[in-house]
Amino acid sequence: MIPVYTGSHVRDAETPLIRDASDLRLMRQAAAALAHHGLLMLKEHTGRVYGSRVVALIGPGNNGGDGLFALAALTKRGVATTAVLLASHAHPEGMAALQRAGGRTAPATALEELLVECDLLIDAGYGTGVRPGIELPSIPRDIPVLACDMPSGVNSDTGGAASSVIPADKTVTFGALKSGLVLGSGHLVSGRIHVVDLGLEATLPEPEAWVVQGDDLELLLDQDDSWSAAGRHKYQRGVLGLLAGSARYPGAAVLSARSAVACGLGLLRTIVPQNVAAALTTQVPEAVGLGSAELTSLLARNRRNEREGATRIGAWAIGPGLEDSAETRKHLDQVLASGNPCVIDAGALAMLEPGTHRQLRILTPHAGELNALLAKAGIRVSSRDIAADPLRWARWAAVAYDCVVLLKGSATICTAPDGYALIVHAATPDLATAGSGDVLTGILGTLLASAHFGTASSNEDVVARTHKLTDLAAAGALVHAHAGALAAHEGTVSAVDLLVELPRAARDLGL
Ligand SMILES: NC(=O)C1=CN([C@@H]2O[C@H](COP(=O)(O)OP(=O)(O)OC[C@H]3O[C@@H](n4cnc5c(N)ncnc54)[C@H](O)[C@@H]3O)[C@@H](O)[C@H]2O)[C@@H](O)CC1
Repeated sequence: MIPVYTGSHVRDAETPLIRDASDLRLMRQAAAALAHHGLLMLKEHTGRVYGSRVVALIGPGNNGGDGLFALAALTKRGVATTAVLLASHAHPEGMAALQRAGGRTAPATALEELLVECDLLIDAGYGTGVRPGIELPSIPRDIPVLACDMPSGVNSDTGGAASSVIPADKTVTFGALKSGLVLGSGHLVSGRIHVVDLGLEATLPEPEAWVVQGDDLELLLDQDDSWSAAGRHKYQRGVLGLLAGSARYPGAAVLSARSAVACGLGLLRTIVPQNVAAALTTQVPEAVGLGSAELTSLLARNRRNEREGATRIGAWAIGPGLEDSAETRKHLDQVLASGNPCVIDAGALAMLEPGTHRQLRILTPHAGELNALLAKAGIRVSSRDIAADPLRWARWAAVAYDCVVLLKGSATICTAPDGYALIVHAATPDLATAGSGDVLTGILGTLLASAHFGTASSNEDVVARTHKLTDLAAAGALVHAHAGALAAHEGTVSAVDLLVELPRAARDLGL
């Protein structure tokens, strides 16, 4: 897992390391790395360095300073460089270095003409010091773009981006991985990210979050919780209850059920409407139906902690395709009152109330559903607010609903009420297809059903349990993302493609 810090924290950490204004060591270090990546990109795109043309957007602050020092270094390597000044002033030492090296400067009005013959654009306009309201020039898509520290216009704390942001092919960022590069729009416009170590670790505070990598699954899941533990009795591999589907959305229940079965679940018990039951019988013969009366007696036995094979449900997945009705409400209330961990999705989210409870819950909203959850808790935000700072609002929901929130998006955010947060990136944007969330619910339900959370007898236990739940949510998102990446090799991704790839995804990740 890679630690992520807010851009503000990194800037605060850098500042004490600069003893006086003339100490430019950090900036020179940053600029050298930027120039190095500039050379690599020139080689990659034009096959040469000498005689190639680099244009840099230079802002008025230290970000522009980095760009100027980098241009000076490139000029010394025989690159024809031009610094396009976005403001009336620029970093003085950086300007002097560029002039000494023989690089040129030009006003912003000359940019369009300069871009006609340009092999690489370096975006050193604004970094961690950007304020809202920035206006940036548009750059033709065929020119490779290297961003200095942050793509200009991206908030380095939140990932919120100005509408005129210039998407980068690569971002060379200094000191630490910044949260603005891995969240929200920032993640979409940063391209490949390279972190340059400036020796700041000792001065940085606690990470804001962690980015989960493909090989982190082992870290995220406890060994004895593994869903696929060979030779385990089916009830030990987990019994999941699925409350899903409606006359209008029968397919959602089928997708979640198929997903859970594909993940190697021990046994699936389903409470679904009549028409969905018929579809499940043919499409998921492994599922065992559960009637209203049986649910009541089963939950009563669960409460008395009686271990009676199939009657022992380990966890619940509720919500895919669920519609509000008196019967649904009754079942939902029963399940929410049970002690079993739950993953709560789609239709069930709309029926949930804020507040504290003893049950371990993962809520899996997309941005629109998060908005509605927050509104119900009296927190009024717009979709634009959520897009501008997804981690913040996911955390608010985690607190208001006393649960782990898995916020779906270009970056999946999993966060606990105490702020512990994990970020999972999908290799393909194609995961945002209809039914993809139902598949995720099946995966999460399966992981929950085979997990052991123990009892919480102290505050530390409560925190440890919610962190474990957050890890598990991220593990589910990782498997889902990997199945999406595998399916994307074959073309566009449908929910059924994800189901087909799930066993391979699980195997690849070492489950
Ligand atoms: N602090 C340090 O020691 C180091 C900083 N480094 C670089 O310095 C950057 C941060 O430098 P700064 O704090 O100077 O900030 P920036 O250079 O990112 O931006 C600040 C400048 O942009 C202007 N500006 C911001 N928003 C604007 C807006 N909306 N409209 C018009 N002008 C606007 C400000 O007035 C200021 O002049 C980092 O991103 C990184 O590139 C690196 O050189 C490493 C060392």
